[in-house]
Amino acid sequence: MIRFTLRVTEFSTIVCISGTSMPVLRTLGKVAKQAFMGTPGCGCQPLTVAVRSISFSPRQVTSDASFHSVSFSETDHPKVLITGGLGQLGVGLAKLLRMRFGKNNVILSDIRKPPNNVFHSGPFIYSDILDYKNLREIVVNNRITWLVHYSALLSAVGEANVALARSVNITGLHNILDIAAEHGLRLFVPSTIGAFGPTSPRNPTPDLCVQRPRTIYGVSKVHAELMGEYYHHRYGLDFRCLRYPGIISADSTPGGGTTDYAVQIFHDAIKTGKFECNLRPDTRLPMMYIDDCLRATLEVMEAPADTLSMRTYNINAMSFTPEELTQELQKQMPELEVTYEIDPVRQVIADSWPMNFDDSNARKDWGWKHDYDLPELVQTMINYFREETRMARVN
Ligand SMILES: NC(=O)c1ccc[n+]([C@@H]2O[C@H](COP(=O)([O-])OP(=O)(O)OC[C@H]3O[C@@H](n4cnc5c(N)ncnc54)[C@H](O)[C@@H]3O)[C@@H](O)[C@H]2O)c1
Ligand SMILES: C[C@@H](O)[C@H](N)C(=O)O
Repeated sequence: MIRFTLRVTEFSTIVCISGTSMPVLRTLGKVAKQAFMGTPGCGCQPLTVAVRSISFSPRQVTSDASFHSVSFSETDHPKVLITGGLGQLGVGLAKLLRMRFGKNNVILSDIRKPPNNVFHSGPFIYSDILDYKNLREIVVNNRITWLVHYSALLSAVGEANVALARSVNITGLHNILDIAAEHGLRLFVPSTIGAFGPTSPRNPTPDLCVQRPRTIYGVSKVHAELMGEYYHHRYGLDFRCLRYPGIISADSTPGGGTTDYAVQIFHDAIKTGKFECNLRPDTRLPMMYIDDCLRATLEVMEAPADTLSMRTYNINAMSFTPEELTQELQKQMPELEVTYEIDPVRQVIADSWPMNFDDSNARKDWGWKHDYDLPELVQTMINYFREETRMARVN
């Protein structure tokens, strides 16, 4: 059941979650009349009042009091919170941001226990994005100015648990949006090639086109793009979003997506010289090395607002099939054997996703440029694993 009422000063929703009639009362508190009306030009209004009023607790300050106290000046270092930070991308992003802004200015968070090396590398905090008050407390107490929202269930895992994916990817995002808007944060939410579907143009896929994904993951990411842009226009939220391709990394493992094969092949090739691929050999998907992805994220977060003609951009680096990746690997490991055992769930998803991504707007607006094409990616990954194997033998 969804009940939705909207007045100039307030709106409330009651949402039904996971098939259980669990009412979640949301009050988006007093919205200034002029914000509702919008302005000429960019159509943005600075947020002058809280978007969600909450019950008062001694450990929290009122929304009005906290909003102006944490405003971000361009001359200061941002104070960054990363949600879902223990996945494939978060630890690497924290490392990059800490090099730039200082170790203590970047807080990693997740619902899992961090490994020792991560725990000792900088601030870590437990944060469940479904716990709105706890999230708010973390933002207020740590004077957070940038929020990077990485928590999500990815495409394959999401199809296996739709109710949880809906909750984490959609309800969690609502919490993040309200907290970011209320506290004047700069908010980064990644989207994905998975935000497109079988009716989108696939080769290449432009920024603006039909988006009718057939996975809960894709649906939740289109929702995130639209809600973020809506909050930007309606409340002046500084929302920034990149649609990532499949990301390939050596020192972190993927969390259950359709593009995971392109990481696993390196592990198996080095360990056993054999790999069983769960996608057809001719399945073409856009991919990117993690260093390019994390650098793009920092660059778009630092881009002056007036360079951003849009708030959601495709970014691209390379595009290949399992067969092409295998051939590139075999240049250095001719003995590598690849067989195919197709996973029908992942194959249907991959067949509905872009084959090539058009990222010309990102290149034009804020100077996006990738460093790694397929040969550099393969060389870098192999070097990493060979060095790791060598070190393991030495120790
Ligand atoms: N890795 C990729 O190839 C890729 C590509 C496109 C977009 N993205 C996006 O980038 C982001 C990060 O991706 P990733 O690969 O690191 O994902 P991941 O699956 O590896 O990690 C996600 C993290 O979210 C955490 N999480 C789950 N439920 C949570 C909750 N209730 N509260 C807080 N944290 C919770 C998990 O513990 C996990 O550590 C995601 O939003 C993803 O959609 C990733
Ligand atoms: C593409 C991306 O969003 C993720 N790696 C997935 O396959 O689900």
